[in-house]
Amino acid sequence: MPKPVVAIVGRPNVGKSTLFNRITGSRIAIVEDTPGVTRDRLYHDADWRGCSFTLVDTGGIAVGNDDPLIVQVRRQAEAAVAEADVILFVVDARNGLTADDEEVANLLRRSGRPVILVANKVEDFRDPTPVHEFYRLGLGDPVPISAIHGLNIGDLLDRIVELLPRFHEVDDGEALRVAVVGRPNVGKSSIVNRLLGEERVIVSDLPGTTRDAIDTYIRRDEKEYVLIDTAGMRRKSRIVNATEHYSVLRTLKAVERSDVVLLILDGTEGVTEQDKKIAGYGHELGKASIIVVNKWDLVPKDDKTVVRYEEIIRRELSFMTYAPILFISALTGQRVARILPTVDAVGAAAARRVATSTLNDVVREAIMLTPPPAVKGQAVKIYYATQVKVKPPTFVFFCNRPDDVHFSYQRYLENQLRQAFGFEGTPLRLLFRQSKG
Ligand SMILES: Nc1nc2c(ncn2[C@@H]2O[C@H](COP(=O)(O)OP(=O)(O)OP(=O)(O)O)[C@@H](O)[C@H]2O)c(=O)[nH]1
Ligand SMILES: Nc1nc2c(ncn2[C@@H]2O[C@H](COP(=O)(O)OP(=O)(O)OP(=O)(O)O)[C@@H](O)[C@H]2O)c(=O)[nH]1
Repeated sequence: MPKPVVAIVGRPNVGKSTLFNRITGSRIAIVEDTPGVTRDRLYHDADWRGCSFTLVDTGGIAVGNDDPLIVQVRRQAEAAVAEADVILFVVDARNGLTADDEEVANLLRRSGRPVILVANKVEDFRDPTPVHEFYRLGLGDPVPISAIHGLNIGDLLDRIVELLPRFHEVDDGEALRVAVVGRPNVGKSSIVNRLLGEERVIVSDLPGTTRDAIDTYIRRDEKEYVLIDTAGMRRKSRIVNATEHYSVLRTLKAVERSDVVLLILDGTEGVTEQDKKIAGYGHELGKASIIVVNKWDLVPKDDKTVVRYEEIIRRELSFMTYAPILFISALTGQRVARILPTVDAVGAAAARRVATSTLNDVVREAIMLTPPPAVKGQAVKIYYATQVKVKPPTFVFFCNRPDDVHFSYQRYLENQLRQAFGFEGTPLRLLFRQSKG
């Protein structure tokens, strides 16, 4: 379950990193007296009164070091708006209100995101004057704090937690959830049974699961998985017409709950319409997928069989060319041992975060090689990009005319990201947003 994201925004030197360290209790943000020292964005989990969230210090988002400061701060703010559920806008009560603060406030107000205005460096809470002028920003009551002395941080955390979306559920820890889906009779139960019987795999029951699928917890080499098995239910449903609908719903639910989807195909039957539909669920929901061609023992083979079969799959499931393909036999056990390592790899790719600076090096180079085509004589400019989410990796590109970035150019950018960073097995999302540059 993704945690809500709280982003810290503000001019250089207002105390963002100090606040980040104060809340997370960590020492990882670098605090220096020089403006702009926080190198890249920093992520850290924090808890308050039973609520967990991920705190992001956007201090380092500035990618072009030659940019004027205000452009850098505006970029941070844009990234925070794109990514965050709650924004902490930090101002410096000792320095007073600046024009830059006002510009960032405008941008944040227009975003419609919940913003908490934080007046930092307040060391005397009896004197209200230093925070008065910040009311002019139109962002409500400033919360006075001292990040460095830890004053009033509890009140600030209360305010944050009040604004958090209520989607933090109990996590089943580090285990990767693997949905085993496919048409009836393709061999789902046989594969699950094989996996459970694999050497080195330790199996245990998950208490209290589940109505729609059978969850099995397994551990292999210190790695944990929950197999979500949708097999066998067909036979339990007696209402004939409802059957198809019911199994669609069950498959969807299993896919929704998963990190990685094992799409099982029957090697003796090629890719059917129903296979495409089921594959589509995972893709639409942004899940990492592995295509598992089962019953390979029954397929008459020559030296081109695999290549030909791969071609068919790539053509029929053309929307998910990122998914690796495994040819296995649950009956003989052939290559079943490849499944969990592949799950690890695609699970890691889906959870991968790319540093903003590295990402922008790749994006700049891609744009230099092939710039976005102009539309109606008007140049389309992409200024910079930032990764705003994982599972699936989601990137926001800030540009002058987001609606004019053609689909084929989006594909080009996606391919460049894949070439540079891998991302095998996971879909990517590319979003285009307006920016003044
Ligand atoms: N007096 C006082 N100084 C503070 C407080 N919080 C931070 N500072 C000081 O302000 C300076 C800047 O703090 P940082 O946390 O590095 O500021 P930042 O906003 O992350 O700066 P950049 O990394 O440049 O974006 C440091 O010298 C801190 O010690 C505070 O509550 N009171
Ligand atoms: N030859 C061969 N037969 C297999 C293989 N895997 C499964 N089968 C057979 O295919 C049939 C269906 O296998 P299941 O594992 O029950 O398939 P399922 O996808 O779980 O089916 P549902 O419960 O209907 O969703 C059984 O008769 C299996 O013995 C395989 O790799 N090779």
